[in-house]
Amino acid sequence: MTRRLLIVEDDPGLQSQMRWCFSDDLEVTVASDRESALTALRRAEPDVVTLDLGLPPDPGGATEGFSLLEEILRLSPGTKVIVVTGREDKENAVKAIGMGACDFYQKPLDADILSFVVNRAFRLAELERENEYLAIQRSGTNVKGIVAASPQMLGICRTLEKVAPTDVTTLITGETGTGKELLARAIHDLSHRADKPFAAINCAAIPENLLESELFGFEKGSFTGATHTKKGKIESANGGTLFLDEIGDMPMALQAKLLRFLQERMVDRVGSVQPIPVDVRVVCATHRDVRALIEAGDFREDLYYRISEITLDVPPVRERDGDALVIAQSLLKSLGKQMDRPNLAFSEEAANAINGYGWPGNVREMINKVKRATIMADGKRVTAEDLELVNGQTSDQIQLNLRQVRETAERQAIVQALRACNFNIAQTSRLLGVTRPTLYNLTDKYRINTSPETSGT
Ligand SMILES: Nc1ncnc2c1ncn2[C@@H]1O[C@H](COP(=O)(O)OP(=O)(O)OP(=O)(O)O)[C@@H](O)[C@H]1O
Repeated sequence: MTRRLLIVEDDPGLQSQMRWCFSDDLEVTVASDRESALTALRRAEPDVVTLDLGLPPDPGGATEGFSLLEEILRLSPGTKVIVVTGREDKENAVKAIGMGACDFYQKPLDADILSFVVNRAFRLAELERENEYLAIQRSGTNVKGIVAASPQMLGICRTLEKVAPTDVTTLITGETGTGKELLARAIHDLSHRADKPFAAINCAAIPENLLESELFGFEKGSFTGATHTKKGKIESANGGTLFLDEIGDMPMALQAKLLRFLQERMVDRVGSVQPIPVDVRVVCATHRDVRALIEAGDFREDLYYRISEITLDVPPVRERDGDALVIAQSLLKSLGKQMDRPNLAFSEEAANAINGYGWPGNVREMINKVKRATIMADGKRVTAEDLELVNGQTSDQIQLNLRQVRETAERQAIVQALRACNFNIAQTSRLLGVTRPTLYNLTDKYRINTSPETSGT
């Protein structure tokens, strides 16, 4: 890989000496003031910058140099900056190191020593990059049952690992089949409540008139048919975790009762006047837009704040960079084993189809398709047809319009090019034949993460 150095120096004599010193081994760019230095930083993306603190309009002081140092580190925190100071200028050198410069060098210029300092900075930059790369390689999730490779899901798993040991009430949002229940169980399994019950109830699946007694329980004789006293889900989760799935569908009248429970941690069984204390951690999930429900008057705002002390927004599979194929492969392996068809593998065309398809039903849909393919595959190769995915579409699903087709393809091409270029923006834009600003506009538009770091979304 070419090592790129930016020399920021206003003295033409020193500029040429330094250029002479490095241009055999390095790709060198020279800038003589703040503005041209920032342009060069953006264009050349140097790994190392030597920065003379005394720049115009303050060549005798260091104010301009310090402002530039700050800006370089803000724009490109991984860049190693070596500040170049006057002979007696230790104070500014120390201040620059405190601000984040990686090293300093005092004039007058000695080619050997400066080369040594610059090489050391390059080595440091390379080690940091390697380290980041290795961290990504082994950053598969530790969360049981969750298969993920995308920065988006790995970020969610890391948040989950931090949230799980606490008792905060957590709201998990996301489209159907994205793994909300799986994440709720993982929160329970990673908490100190793991050996206590995990009780789940789907608020949308139970008729409104039964939901209250299901949740809160009832006393014998409290209504026709109540022939015995029964604990509700909340009580049965005592000591453990209560998972309220599809909380967005909870009727208004029950929302008030649930809010009271969350505030007081006491359960009022239907027909009882004796509240019962219950110790549960509550995790909720919904595929609905709760903010819109609040605006429409269908969800209590005060309840929303109670249940969303922490929110995990699970992205759909189509927005996770790299997850579709990784999950499909893991499913093929486990379903193949279960169905006595081990060693099945996707053909290249099937893998492309998996990556190109929009997966509106997310992982649940993927399970169905992979199960079907496991049954249908003729030899060891699973084809796109076995998956009922032809040209990245299911046969019965047509994309909305040409714009949608174009956008899906564009997004996919950008993600692939970024990976192929190791997330180097300059290389990626060259590969795609667009300018860097155009690439940035596109990555913003499609909300594509442009760094290999596994930042969450
Ligand atoms: N990242 C993943 N890795 C492996 N399996 C997954 C993953 N995400 C989801 N699944 C599986 O997909 C299926 C659907 O997941 P889950 O029921 O948790 O989704 P959900 O978001 O709660 O769906 P719904 O909103 O429809 O209730 C489950 O069988 C689950 O085990």
